[in-house]
Amino acid sequence: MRTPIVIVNFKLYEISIARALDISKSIEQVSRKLGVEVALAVPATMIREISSNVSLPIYAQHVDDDQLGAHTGSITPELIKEAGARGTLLNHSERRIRLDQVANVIERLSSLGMDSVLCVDRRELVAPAALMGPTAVLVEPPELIGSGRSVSKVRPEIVSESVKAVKVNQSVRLIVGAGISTYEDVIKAMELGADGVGAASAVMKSNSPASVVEEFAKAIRDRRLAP
Ligand SMILES: O=C[C@H](O)COP(=O)(O)O
Repeated sequence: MRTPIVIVNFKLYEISIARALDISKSIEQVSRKLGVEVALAVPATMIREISSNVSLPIYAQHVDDDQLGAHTGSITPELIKEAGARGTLLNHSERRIRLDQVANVIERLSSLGMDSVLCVDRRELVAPAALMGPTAVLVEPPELIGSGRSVSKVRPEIVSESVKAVKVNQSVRLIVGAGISTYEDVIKAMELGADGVGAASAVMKSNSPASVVEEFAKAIRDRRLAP
């Protein structure tokens, strides 16, 4: 995973693959123009179409810890890799999985050479999560998710303490999310030491998702250029 990064979680805000692909292509242009890494976490059924047509890293939003065989409806690390995903979100507040499954899935993703973005809902879980060896820990207080009130502005201590806590495993990045909506929200997250931001509603509910991502990417670019 290249950082600093913006991870846009499409969640279930868009069900048309054609529209999701258009959004992805416009975000790809923004990423190229500003030279800022942007990854897209898309519904599993969209991974192949989007990853085949867009050069951004494409992530799943969830995977199951089931093995090959009699498991109905499972989405596994191998399936998403085959579809073209670079990695996946794991244990999102809206899609929790058991701790033992988290550990197994991180291991499986790692052996497949894929990224794992392990979500936690509070700063106290950042260090234990980092010790499980994911590519990144994404901390998101659930009460701010979808609220338009950004974690970096409303609860800056969550970001700064998480940045410290993740250092328990030097190879793990720290990403923050929940309510990230503006250029200033991203600037603040980066000033506090985050390696990136995760965002969903501000982008996907906008009439111009790429313009919102452009503001986020400009914040990362400007912060990078700052002395
Ligand atoms: O994965 C993304 C997060 O849940 C943030 O969602 P939000 O930007 O709508 O608050």
